[in-house]
Amino acid sequence: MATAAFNLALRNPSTFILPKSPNPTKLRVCTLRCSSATADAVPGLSERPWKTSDARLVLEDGSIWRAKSFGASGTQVGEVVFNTSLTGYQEILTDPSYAGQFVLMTNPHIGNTGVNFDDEESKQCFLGGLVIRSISISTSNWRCAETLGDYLAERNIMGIYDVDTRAITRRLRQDGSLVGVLSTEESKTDEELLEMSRSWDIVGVDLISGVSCKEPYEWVDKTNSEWEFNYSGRDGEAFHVVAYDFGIKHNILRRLASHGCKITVVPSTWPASEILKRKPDGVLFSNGPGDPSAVPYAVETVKEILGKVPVFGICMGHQLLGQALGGKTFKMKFGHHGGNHPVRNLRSGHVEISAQNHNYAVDPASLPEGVEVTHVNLNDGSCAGLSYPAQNIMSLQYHPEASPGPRDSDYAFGEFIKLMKKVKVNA
Ligand SMILES: NC(=O)CC[C@H](N)C(=O)O
Repeated sequence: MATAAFNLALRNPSTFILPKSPNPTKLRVCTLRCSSATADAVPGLSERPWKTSDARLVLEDGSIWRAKSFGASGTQVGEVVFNTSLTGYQEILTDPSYAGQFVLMTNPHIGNTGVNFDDEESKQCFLGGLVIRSISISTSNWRCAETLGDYLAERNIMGIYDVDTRAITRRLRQDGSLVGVLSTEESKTDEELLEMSRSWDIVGVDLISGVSCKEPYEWVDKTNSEWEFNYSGRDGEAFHVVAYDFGIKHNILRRLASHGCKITVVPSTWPASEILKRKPDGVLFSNGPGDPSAVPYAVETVKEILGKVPVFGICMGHQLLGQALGGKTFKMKFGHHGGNHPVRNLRSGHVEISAQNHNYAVDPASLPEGVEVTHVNLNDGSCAGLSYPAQNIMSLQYHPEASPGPRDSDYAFGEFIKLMKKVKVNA
């Protein structure tokens, strides 16, 4: 780093122009403290006993964020989203809906409880990387099996810390979602990384096929009795639910099992005719990553099932249902990601604090007559739930299974059981 830039950084530690950039207006280095951006370059200071910045996050808007790496090294491109959950980073890391994305946690202190064997929401981490303000220097939890850094490194997932997550979040809120590149490779220039971020897009890409299971399987695990919290909505009758795996979170399956369901999970491409042959009591369309408009085959499958058996859609499942009913989905400015979103249930009038993770939403104005908006996100008025009683359809844009997040919306599983029961009794 040139001395002039270092002096400038000392005077104005928040932002300065890279002196050697061929196009200085396009590249800005943003640092939390000038030391983290510049110490490596100052003669004599490079042998400090603590870690100095060795990673960059380059956003498509031309901003460059110097950071320190943990987890895996390399170069990775993804869409940056911010998550406002205070706890539950392990469930977030293993939520397949984050495929193709970098999750930036707004909670400034991450890693203090380490990682355990129980909180996995899928068999692997599908996200692009983790961006945090500060990594805990120690872990302390009775369930802790290893540190967050070791966990990410073993799974080849990049993480960066010592980056101004508040500033990035404000930028995303102001300008909308941005694609970025995380890199620990010094050989790559800022311009190369910027070019990489600008030539990549998450819109229109089928991410479901990369996360769905390859073969059907039966799921039996309930919520561990130690953690169970809701014994209502059960009547002893076991309903058979087929769950389409678009990137399903384990806690959806655990909550269905806890509500007494016998569950068969099937891959995203499983034909509707095969499902209907099995005569299930209900079909669940799961959460999943990416753009619902990029998976027309899944919308077709949903269409073939609608009206023949009660269905419940969660998040991606809700968006696919919206499209199958003739509605449209659109990309939101920066989406909803966190465990603190207020939602009003328009039928009961109750407000739930909910867990959310989505960048797309259903446009309620595009839906045909008879489809009812049952839930509204109170932060922005967007559609958070639908029902089409004529065809025994219910869906939520958010996560009644939480994991992580509050349990206010768990009643939705009980409502699905009631729907299946009503149809069975009247059959
Ligand atoms: N959690 C999910 O199912 C996410 C749905 C969809 N991929 C979105 O971002 O809107």
